[in-house]
Amino acid sequence: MFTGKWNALILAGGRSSRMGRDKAMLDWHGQPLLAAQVRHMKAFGATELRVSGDYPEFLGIPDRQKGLGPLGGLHSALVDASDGCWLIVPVDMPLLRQAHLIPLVKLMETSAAACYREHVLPMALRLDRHVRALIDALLAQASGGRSLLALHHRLHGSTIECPAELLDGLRNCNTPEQWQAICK
Ligand SMILES: Nc1nc2c(ncn2[C@@H]2O[C@H](COP(=O)(O)OP(=O)(O)OP(=O)(O)O)[C@@H](O)[C@H]2O)c(=O)[nH]1
Repeated sequence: MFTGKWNALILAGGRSSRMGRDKAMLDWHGQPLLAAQVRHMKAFGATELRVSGDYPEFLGIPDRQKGLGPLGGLHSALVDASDGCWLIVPVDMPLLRQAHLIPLVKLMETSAAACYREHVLPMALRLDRHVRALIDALLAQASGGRSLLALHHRLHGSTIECPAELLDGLRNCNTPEQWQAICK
């Protein structure tokens, strides 16, 4: 049963190789980007909040096994989490707003997963025994299958169009150039 409550997991354990420095620690209006995302998710109404990645100051949960990508991070961080709706949010989308997240949460009434057509993250996931077993099975596969997109497909997740006026907020920053553009 979906209660309308939602929890958030901020994924921040990537290599940031295209950025050349840790994306989570980029300065966003005087604070690390990860701190800003934590603040945003609390303000937007997350019931429980977790951080995936080796960030003790943010109670981050390190990956149990490195190199498994976002799906590996999700697995490590949610292994003992409660069932229910989890929004999986990347650290590198500082312009995300509540208006992007709530439509994904609402889809948990009817879907086990949901994301926007433009990006696999943010993704909403209705965590339960079945979804946990599927995540385990995907992680046991060769690298091609270990992705959030594979999880979304296997759950027959809903894919929705982002309204034009909100598209800008789905910009992420993988490179210094993208970061400069977002900071303007
Ligand atoms: N916990 C965890 N998070 C990850 C991992 N790989 C990527 N992420 C996170 O997932 C989101 C999307 O990752 P990408 O931007 O594609 O990857 P990245 O490693 O951060 O950047 P690149 O090295 O440039 O590909 C970001 O918020 C990353 O921090 C991982 O292995 N573990």
